Amino acid sequence: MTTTPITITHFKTHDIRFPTSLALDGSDAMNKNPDYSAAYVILYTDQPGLEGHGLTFTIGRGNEICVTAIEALAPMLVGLTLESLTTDMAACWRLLTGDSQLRWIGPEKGAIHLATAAVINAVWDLYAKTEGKPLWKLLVDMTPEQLVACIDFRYLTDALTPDEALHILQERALSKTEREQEMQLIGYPAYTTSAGWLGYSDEKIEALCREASEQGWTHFKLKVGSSLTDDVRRARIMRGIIGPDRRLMMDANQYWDVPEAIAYMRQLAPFDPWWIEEPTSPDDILGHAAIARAIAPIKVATGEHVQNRIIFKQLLQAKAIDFCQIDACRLGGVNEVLAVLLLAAKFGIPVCPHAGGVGLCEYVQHLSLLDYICISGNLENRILEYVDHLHEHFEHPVVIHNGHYMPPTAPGYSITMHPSSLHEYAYPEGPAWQALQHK
Ligand SMILES: C[C@H](O)[C@@H](O)CC(=O)C(=O)O
Ligand SMILES: [Mg+2]
Repeated sequence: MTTTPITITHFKTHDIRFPTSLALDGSDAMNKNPDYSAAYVILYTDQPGLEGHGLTFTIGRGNEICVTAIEALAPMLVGLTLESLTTDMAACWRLLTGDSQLRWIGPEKGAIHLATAAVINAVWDLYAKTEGKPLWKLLVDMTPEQLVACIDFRYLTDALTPDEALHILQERALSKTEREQEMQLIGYPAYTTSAGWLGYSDEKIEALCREASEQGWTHFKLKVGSSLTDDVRRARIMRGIIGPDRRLMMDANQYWDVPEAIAYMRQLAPFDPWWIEEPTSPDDILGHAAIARAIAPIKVATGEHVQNRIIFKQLLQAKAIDFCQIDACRLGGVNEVLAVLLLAAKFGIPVCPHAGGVGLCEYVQHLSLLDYICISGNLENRILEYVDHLHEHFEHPVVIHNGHYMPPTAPGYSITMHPSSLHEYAYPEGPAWQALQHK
């Protein structure tokens, strides 16, 4: 720790939206024309130039609601020293999630929880910048005791106690240096979603699959759900180009009822999908379990809309998922993600984070590195999503080599956007949006 106290003096929010719907980037069966957006917060300090940045991801309309929710939470941090927050990170998380009036509009779910993630992640960004380390390294260098102390175990102890979490971390700590060196050398394996968005033409899918295969990608995701005829045709194209040995995953983005999901996946089974993602409502734990039983050996993945650690706990307890897809800002930031990584390790379920959105790749690379080095100790059936959009807006964008995320080196959580991007894409007043309105 540095010795100079750092005080959070004020904060600023930004409503940032990118017109991705114009090219249907990011489109799926349920979210047909997303404008990738960020409710963005900057925590300013009394040290010139030292700021904590955080965002939560939305797909356009409603982003302003998350901005308002951030404005309800962030004042709780103003006037506090960073040290008062980082010496008890679980208490910091409770401070933001436990306000006796605000929690009524959650609790720990919906817009207020998305806002919690932006604010908590900004605190972690500030902490890592202060320590001069990328966030993953800050976390990896913590002792098992320090990591456990970041977690709010309320509602978890029937499935995971602090002692069990500590035991997992202590066991992995014995060999973490080797895994850290391995990551520095080869990076964390990734898959691409960018070739299979629902709104892309067959020709575009074909061209993108060819290009990505040549670039060394081994795992591809295809959006499915709204038309079986279209999906069969598109799956045939994708499988035809990537061949039998690369993996193909499918994502229905919650489009189906339970029986529909089962029937649909039986029709898509000939294309050998590795997993079906979000086959139904993210809140339907028993529905996921029924689907998983009915369509095995096709696996079930979910998580980008799993609102908190309690739903993940139940999905794991009910054997409802084969892959746990944490989201860096659907869960309430680093602290709650840490809880879910440990839960998944206890239940032996691989974590393959969600990253389809602006800034999510930048965020989750840190979390997968933490998971591998300190928690799971395993790369089997673990793969991190990559989408090829909007990285140019970040000061320290992700670096991909041969289909692997290379560990970030810049201090912080990699989520700081260029001031010019914050200006250009401010909604609705930014030049990019003004130009679209006057077209
Ligand atoms: C609306 C988003 O692009 C969504 O389709 C992303 C997603 O489901 C994924 O990346 O997985
Ligand atoms: Mg998805």
